[in-house]
Amino acid sequence: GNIIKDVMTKGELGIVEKGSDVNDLQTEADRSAQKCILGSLSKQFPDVTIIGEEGPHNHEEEIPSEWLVTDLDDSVLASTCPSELQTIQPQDIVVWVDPLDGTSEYTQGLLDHVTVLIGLAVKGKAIGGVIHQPYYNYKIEKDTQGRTVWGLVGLGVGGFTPFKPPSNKFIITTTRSHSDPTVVKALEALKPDEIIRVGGAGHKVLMLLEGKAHAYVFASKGCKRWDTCAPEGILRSLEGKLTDIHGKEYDYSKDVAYPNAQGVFGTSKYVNHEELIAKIPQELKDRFPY
Ligand SMILES: Nc1ncnc2c1ncn2[C@@H]1O[C@H](COP(=O)(O)O)[C@@H](OP(=O)(O)O)[C@H]1O
Ligand SMILES: [Mg+2]
Ligand SMILES: [Mg+2]
Ligand SMILES: [Mg+2]
Repeated sequence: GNIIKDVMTKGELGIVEKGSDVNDLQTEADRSAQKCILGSLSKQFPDVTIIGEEGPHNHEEEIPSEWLVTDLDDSVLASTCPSELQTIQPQDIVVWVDPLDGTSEYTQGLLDHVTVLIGLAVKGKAIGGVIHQPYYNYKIEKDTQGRTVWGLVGLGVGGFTPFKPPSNKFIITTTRSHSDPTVVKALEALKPDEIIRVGGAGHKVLMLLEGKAHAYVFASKGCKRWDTCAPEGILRSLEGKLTDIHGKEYDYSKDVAYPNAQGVFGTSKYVNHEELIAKIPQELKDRFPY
């Protein structure tokens, strides 16, 4: 989070367009935060597979020593590890890292849309994660330290207070910078009272967790496993769900193809996930074959 803030303060974002899509950007903050996270995690957990959005980690490369995190969070370690996780091996674990989620919004100064995502998958299932929001509340609290939200299935969540969404209206959150006609069609089919268009998969799942929206709907193949692993893990820690638009969970094993090619559909536990998915016309679902 501090690395991301330092890059913004210095003002030299070093924007690079990835691939052919002009809407797929990478900045110096994405690159540096990824080096910090992958460098720190691979040092502490050498036998765990770690996959980051900005490419493989270069073990030879010098990383500034102040970027290497070596301490662990005592308050989390004081909790008892759920019994079903006590026997897992490093080989069962894949950590999916999105060093900066909401890059478009970051470059446009919509800073509270930005999150850092570290997702924990065990035997292919997203079961936990961390969403760090470096600019949480920054418009009110000038020197915000941000916040760190976490969750683990069987243990619970921390870093925020969960809320129930309103019962008198139906609110959907979706992309603000990666929309297309299919994305819009899926939203129309669900007849929401309100649509909140914000950046970042992490930010949108925070809206579900805090009761600001009922569903996160993105009928597009644009998101990738690092966008959804941490958010799904935390949602599941509170009995919510994140699936594709057919209602099927994604596999987070190390050899899967990265794109979430069947879209994203997230709900908190207060919403009937299957009932909502059933409202999307089959013709639209057929645009996302397996
Ligand atoms: N068509 C597309 N091409 C590339 N990335 C896409 C995309 N659609 C969504 N994404 C990625 O999915 C994440 C959430 O998107 P959105 O904010 O539009 O809801 C963003 O992650 P990053 O900012 O980490 O790249 C975004 O770049
Ligand atoms: Mg990106
Ligand atoms: Mg992302
Ligand atoms: Mg990213």
